[in-house]
Amino acid sequence: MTVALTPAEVKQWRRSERERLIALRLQQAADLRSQWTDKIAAALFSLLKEAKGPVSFYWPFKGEPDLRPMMRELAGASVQLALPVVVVKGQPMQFRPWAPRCKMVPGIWNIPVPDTAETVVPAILLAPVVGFDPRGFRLGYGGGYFDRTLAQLHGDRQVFGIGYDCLEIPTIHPQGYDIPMTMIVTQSGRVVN
Ligand SMILES: Nc1nc2c(c(=O)[nH]1)N(C=O)[C@@H](CNc1ccc(C(=O)N[C@@H](CCC(=O)O)C(=O)O)cc1)CN2
Ligand SMILES: Nc1ncnc2c1ncn2[C@@H]1O[C@H](COP(=O)(O)OP(=O)(O)OP(=O)(O)O)[C@@H](O)[C@H]1O
Repeated sequence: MTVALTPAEVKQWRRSERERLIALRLQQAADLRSQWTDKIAAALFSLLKEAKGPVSFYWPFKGEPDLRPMMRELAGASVQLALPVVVVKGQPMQFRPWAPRCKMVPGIWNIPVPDTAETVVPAILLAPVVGFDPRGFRLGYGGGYFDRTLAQLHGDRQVFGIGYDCLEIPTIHPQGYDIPMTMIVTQSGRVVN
């Protein structure tokens, strides 16, 4: 049974859950994370190699699966890639085209972003998760950036959550603004469809 929480309780609960899950992720041995990442990348590659539109990735931090080797491989296979950029705090993100060796500059939290004014509209968005639930809801870093961005990206876009199995929780206590992901790819396979 899901216990209904007030919005203020949800906010507080998410804050502590985020902290716990980020610590849990960083506690996993680096070689284990990298084995899991190889499995995630293998599953993703078959989903992405035929992508018709731009695919947005992420520049990994805090123990997120490092998919940069696959970014280079897909770029070589002529898939158009992009990275999310927080241009204005509290506003939807932009996506800038990325290619191997393109110039990068530090963005929010010093995460590198492409140094260009060009933007693209992704058809597939990879969303790294801090946590996820079996209904496909995502817990992120608490900025609300993915939900805000998805709310204004209409049409045929798909969102693939990316994370490790140990980040699954029974519910994220979804609120009206939370938008479920199309599926979540973990080292053991797809969690939601
Ligand atoms: N690797 C990676 N890059 C990414 C994301 C990601 O999840 N992973 N993002 C995906 O979204 C965006 C950055 N997300 C951010 C999310 C929150 C805050 C932030 O300032 N959080 C507040 C907490 C707010 C609260 O708890 O009320 C803070 O820490 O002060 C910054 C960036 C874009 N780049
Ligand atoms: N579509 C939206 N429009 C306006 N505000 C929003 C929207 N979506 C989320 N928010 C705000 O963002 C705040 C943080 O949301 P939430 O806890 O879901 O972040 P998150 O998904 O963990 O973060 P992120 O996507 O940045 O990694 C919420 O309190 C909410 O008020």
